[in-house]
Amino acid sequence: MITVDGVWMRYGRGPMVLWGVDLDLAPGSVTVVLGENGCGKSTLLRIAAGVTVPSIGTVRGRPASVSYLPERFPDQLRLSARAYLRHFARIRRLPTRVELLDRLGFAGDLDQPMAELSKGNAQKVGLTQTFGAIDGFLVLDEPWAGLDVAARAVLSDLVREAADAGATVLVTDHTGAAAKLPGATVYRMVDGLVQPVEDVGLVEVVVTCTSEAVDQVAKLPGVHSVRRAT
Ligand SMILES: Nc1ncnc2c1ncn2[C@@H]1O[C@H](COP(=O)(O)OP(=O)(O)OP(=O)(O)O)[C@@H](O)[C@H]1O
Repeated sequence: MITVDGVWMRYGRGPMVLWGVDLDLAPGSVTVVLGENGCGKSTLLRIAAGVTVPSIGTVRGRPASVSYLPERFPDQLRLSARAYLRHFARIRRLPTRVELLDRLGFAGDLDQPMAELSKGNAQKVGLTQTFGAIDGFLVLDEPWAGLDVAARAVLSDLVREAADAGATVLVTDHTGAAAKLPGATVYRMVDGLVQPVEDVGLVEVVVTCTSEAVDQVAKLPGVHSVRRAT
């Protein structure tokens, strides 16, 4: 069991972002954290993954194998996708699961620099690297973002398969894809704390409004996240 224990976080002298978060993450489970932009989801995931040290509190039981997919995948690399995958496979002493690229519908040139790949294809390379190890802790920050519909469905399958294989999965999502993951435990981050969401039942509603009204829509009761179409 991975335990996030009383985690508080503030950056420098800025406001407190996390206010004593407690979270138990069991092997074989998928935990989804939803919440408005800037509420602290990425901060929580970075702390859970061990990339960021919390101001107060600790994370116990983190396994040796942690696979972290950041929200902004570093797609401006001069390295080719093939070299990138080989590099991480070598570090982690794991075979490159190139078949995942096919499953995700990667349509680029593996020998092209990552910087020249489309955002979607670069994301698929990042996911292939991340899912190279599924025996430990998978921390995925907005992994569905930037993917086409077919790849989103494949990613949901990959998440389920990893959990079924015993991985502990912690994921954020604003696309609504995570709501369709069977058996996932869903939390919503509010005021620096995570609250369980019993039945998310998310539906996507397209609203046409002025850009000034977007913030007001985001504050309406029952709205989990807002995404601008343009
Ligand atoms: N490295 C940093 N230095 C200073 N402030 C930061 C840093 N990273 C995040 N923050 C601030 O902490 C708050 C929470 O940010 P965080 O990225 O964790 O939220 P989020 O819920 O993941 O938002 P989004 O979905 O927009 O990425 C924000 O106010 C953000 O500006």
